[in-house]
Order: sequence, then C-alpha cells, then structure tokens
Amino acid sequence: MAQLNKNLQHLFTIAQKPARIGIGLMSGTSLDGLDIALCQFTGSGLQTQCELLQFMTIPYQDFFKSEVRSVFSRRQVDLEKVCLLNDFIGNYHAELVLQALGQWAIDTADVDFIASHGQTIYHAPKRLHRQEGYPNASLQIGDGDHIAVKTGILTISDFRQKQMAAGGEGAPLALYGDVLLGSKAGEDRILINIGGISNLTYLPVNGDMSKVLCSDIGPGNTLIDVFSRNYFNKAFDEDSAIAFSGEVNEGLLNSLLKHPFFGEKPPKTTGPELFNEEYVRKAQERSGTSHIDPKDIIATLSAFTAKAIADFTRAYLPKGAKMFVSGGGAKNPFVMQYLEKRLYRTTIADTAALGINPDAKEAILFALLGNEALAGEPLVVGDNPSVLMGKFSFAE
Ligand SMILES: Nc1ncnc2c1ncn2[C@@H]1O[C@H](COP(=O)(O)OP(=O)(O)OP(=O)(O)O)[C@@H](O)[C@H]1O
Ligand SMILES: CC(=O)N[C@H]1[C@@H]2OC[C@@H](O2)[C@@H](O)[C@@H]1O[C@H](C)C(=O)O
Repeated sequence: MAQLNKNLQHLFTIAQKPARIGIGLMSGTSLDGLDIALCQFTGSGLQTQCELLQFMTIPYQDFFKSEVRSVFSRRQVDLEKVCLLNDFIGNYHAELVLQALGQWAIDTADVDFIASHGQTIYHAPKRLHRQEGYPNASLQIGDGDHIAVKTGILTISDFRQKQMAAGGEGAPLALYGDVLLGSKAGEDRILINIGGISNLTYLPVNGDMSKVLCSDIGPGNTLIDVFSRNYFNKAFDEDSAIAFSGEVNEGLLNSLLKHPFFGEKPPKTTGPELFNEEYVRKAQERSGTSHIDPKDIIATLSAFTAKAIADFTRAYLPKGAKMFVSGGGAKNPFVMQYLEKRLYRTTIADTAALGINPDAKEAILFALLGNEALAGEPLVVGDNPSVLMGKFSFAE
C-alpha cells in the first residue's frame, strides 16, 4: 500500500493522540483584538476534557482597525482591500500567535493545531439579504494557509462554511461548544455571550438535545461602541461611565426594539450589517429623538442591548434557568444591572462560575471545534446541522 504523504501522516498522528494541545483564535465583531486561547484537550465529543492553559487578548492597533472597518459589514467596498486583507490578516494573526507563544515560553513544536475563526467581514443569512436564489452566506477572512506556513502549526479555519453548507446560517457556532462544555444534568442553564452581537444557548435540565436552543439575540456592544467612538472619541463606554451619566429615552428604546428581526422565531443570526449607525439614526427619526443628549443615546443603546436579551429570555426560555454571561458585555455594569432588574427571578453570574474564563470563551470554542474536526463525531443537537467543521491547512 502506498505511504501516506507527510502531511497526512502528521494529521493521522495528531488525530490519534490521547491528548492534544490546540490554540483557538477569535477575532470578533468588536474588533478589539485577537483572543488567543491555548488549550489542552483529552477525548472528544461529550467526553471532551478541556483545560485552558493560557489566554491573552492582543489589542489591535488603530491602523489595523480602520483598515478592517473600511470593508467590515459594508455592502460597497474596495475589493482589492478585501483581497489584501485576507492574506494580511492570516499573516498578522500568525505573528500574534508566535508573539503569544514567545511570552508563554512555549515551543511551536509543542502545539498540535491552531483553530482560527478569522475576521468576519460580512454576514448575510437569507433573512438579511433576501435575494432570490442565493443561500445563507457569511465571509470570514484571514487565510489559514498563511497561519500554518508562518507558524509551522497545522491550522484549521473557516468553520462557518460547512455549517451553512449543511443548512445552517453559519452561526452561532457557540451551540456546539456550549453543549460539549456547558451542560450539566439537573440544571437548566442559559449561556449568554455579549460580544459585538449577543447570543445565547439554552441547555435544558434533563439534557434533552431536542430542546437545546442557540440563537443570536441582537446587538451586544456594537452600537454602544460605535456611538462612544462617534460622540466621545472612546473605543467603548468603559465601566458604563457615559451610560450612567445619561438617561434612558423610552421613546427611542421602543423604536429601536421595533424591527421584524425581534419578532422572528429563533434560531436566527444577525450582525452589524443590520445593527449599525443607520439603524439607530432611523429609530431616532421615527421617535423624534434625533437631537437628544449623546449621553442619553449611550444609556438608551445600553438599555436596548439588555432589554433585547431580557425580552428574548422571557419569550422563549423557561423561568428559573440560571444565566451565565461571557464576552465584553459582562463587564458593562449598566447592561448587567438593567438585565438583573428585568430578569429579577433569574440567577445571573459570569461563566467563571462554571470554570470558563468569560473573556476566553469564544476562543476556547474554536479550539474545541478544531479538536472535534480532528477527533470528533458530528454532534446531533435537535435540527441543527450535524457536521464537523473547518478546513485543514498544512505547514509544508
Ligand atoms: N470595562 C468595560 N466596560 C464596558 N464595556 C466593556 C468593558 N470591557 C469590555 N467591554 C465591551 O466589550 C467589547 C469587547 O467584547 P468581546 O471581546 O466579547 O467582543 P467580540 O468577541 O469582538 O464580539 P463577538 O462575540 O460579537 O464577535 C468592547 O468593545 C466593549 O464594548
Ligand atoms: C458571523 C459571525 O461572525 N457571527 C458572530 C457574531 O458575534 C457574536 C454572534 O455574532 C455570533 O453569531 C458569532 O460568533 C460566535 C463566536 C458564534 O458563532 O457562536
């Protein structure tokens, strides 16, 4: 029988290891930086044991942010810039991985794989684009071959395409990680991530996979960030200082919540393609609040994030479930307090209570999906696409 070539032998060896070291990379819609999670895995599927060995977020420089923003969630872009950024981001993320490994004093040869989300630049489920004959679509850039060649580490990337090919909207992939790491028999749980966009996974008390629900909810920090930048020249509303100094405008809040997306049944996905500056401006026009104090806009947008979560929870999830929050929004006290007030009968903690670092959760998710791509079996969770995701890039 012919020998497997070197790449396939390497793949085979890693796939058969009893334990694997993997790096998960997440660059989210907030564009704050690259999250890098170094994880050790034993087993796969529902038997997965995952230990977070190291984690860091390397903040992006302003130049990089503005380059990405020039194409991010925009319908009209400089196509050459998209092409350049795809390779540039792959290369740049590889450099950041090498930087992190250097700081942790870990040799690249000790890492079995990198699982990279890339940078979403456009997310277009059918519910958004509504173009006859076109499928659900989503585009993540930051090419995996560049990461593999530059780091010398087997890289798995572009996870969302397979999930869409199998009928999904390409998100939230948190479903798979939350089921594998977050379920606990005897406890009704809601795992919620408040990043640029907020999403949640409901994990039922009896482990009934047909009842698991994972969906985007609406804006997380994205609108708060945009308006903090525009009006206050701040990347975000740190510790809700601006929101606490303003007042929620109920007219604007109601207008923001009036969009068919909120009435659509979950699971559903969204992004800054919908929840953007124009969305807010239109809501302001409709509610006659175009000239209110910018502090009140920030307070209202923070309330919008929290109320959308509370409304979703009340509409679709059983009372009494415990809520565990992750993502940067968990550090926004205005959002958290508003949520606690609206869901006063719900116990709310951050995912640290489950032993999951709330900042690292999404990067861990991708490491986990990489581990599954190597050694797992497609997970069956209700009607959700049951597939292993990710494309393999070899270093040589
Ligand atoms: N101390 C803080 N006070 C208020 N907000 C904060 C604080 N720290 C972080 N944030 C918010 O969290 C955001 C970053 O969140 P996170 O890193 O979870 O987003 P992301 O991973 O890019 O998003 P997504 O999950 O949508 O892809 C910041 O842009 C900011 O809005
Ligand atoms: C297309 C895309 O990048 N979506 C992100 C975004 O950020 C949060 C929310 O919208 C979620 O659907 C998803 O990311 C997480 C990691 C997910 O797929 O679970």
